[in-house]
Amino acid sequence: MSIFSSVLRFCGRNVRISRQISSCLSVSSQVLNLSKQSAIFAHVSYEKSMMIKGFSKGLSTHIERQPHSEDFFLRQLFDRESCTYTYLLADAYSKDAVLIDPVIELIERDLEVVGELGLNIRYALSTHMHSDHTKAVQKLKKYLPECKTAISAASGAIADILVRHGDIIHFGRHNLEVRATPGHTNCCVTYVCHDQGVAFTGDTLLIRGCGRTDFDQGDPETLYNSIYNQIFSLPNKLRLYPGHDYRGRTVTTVYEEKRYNPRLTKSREEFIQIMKTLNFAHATDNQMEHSLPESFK
Ligand SMILES: N[C@@H](CCC(=O)N[C@@H](CSS)C(=O)NCC(=O)O)C(=O)O
Repeated sequence: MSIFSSVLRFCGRNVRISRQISSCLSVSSQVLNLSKQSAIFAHVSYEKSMMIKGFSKGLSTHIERQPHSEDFFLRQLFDRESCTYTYLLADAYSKDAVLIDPVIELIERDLEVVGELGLNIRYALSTHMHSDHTKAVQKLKKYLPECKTAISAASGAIADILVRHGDIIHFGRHNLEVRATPGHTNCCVTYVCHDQGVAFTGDTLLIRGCGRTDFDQGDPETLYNSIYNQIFSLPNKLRLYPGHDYRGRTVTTVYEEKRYNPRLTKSREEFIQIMKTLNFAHATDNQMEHSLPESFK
């Protein structure tokens, strides 16, 4: 083996270990007294191999956090009982806001934040028809009758707006694209705010996990296709905000989930098998209650 190929092998391994630390090549070249050219060559080779595998250009983009624009407001709110996330998004100038997946017991908390910041909730959006969220939306409507409720048309629910794949929801200068992502339920949607590089995946994709498919209209193959076609097709550095997290994590990226999600780094067949053999606790009454279409008005 030539010295040159040993150098490349070493640098390649070093990059894999440090992965996002782009300066590691210059550090390793100092330590090993490598020529800068060799280090750059190894870096480029690594980049090419990552691009071939479908990951984005540039090591730094894998950990880069594209900042929100200053007129975009995003607040992640947590329910420690059910480990549910609710999201409050707003146009910071016009104060037009949307609330995604509120929790019934915490509506007053959410409204406090909304009132303090002077926001106007235009829409209460549900990512799917699970009663942990839908009863909250009904309660919210009592406080804010002007607010429009929205859920996927596939839910069969009654709401002010029944959204479909490709619909756009506007709030001030911002908007959310609706992407149908069934699999956890048949009416799950993901809301994508392209200009701010964020998406709200509900229970479709969780951090290093995904929604269970063992009750209601859950279906592992449908879930796999939804995640690959509608979420993993988004830019790698786009941030993903899940509907729940049971380990205190808050946000992830498309790249991280493609690379590290233990269920989704498998083939479709393996994924289906994993989902069929997961041994979840039985669905609680609260989780099951949603089976019948509900009124969101
Ligand atoms: N992980 C919890 C189970 C709680 C649960 O069933 N969560 C749902 C979302 S609310 S319907 C889910 O899809 N979980 C997927 C998962 O991988 O956790 C527990 O262990 O008790």
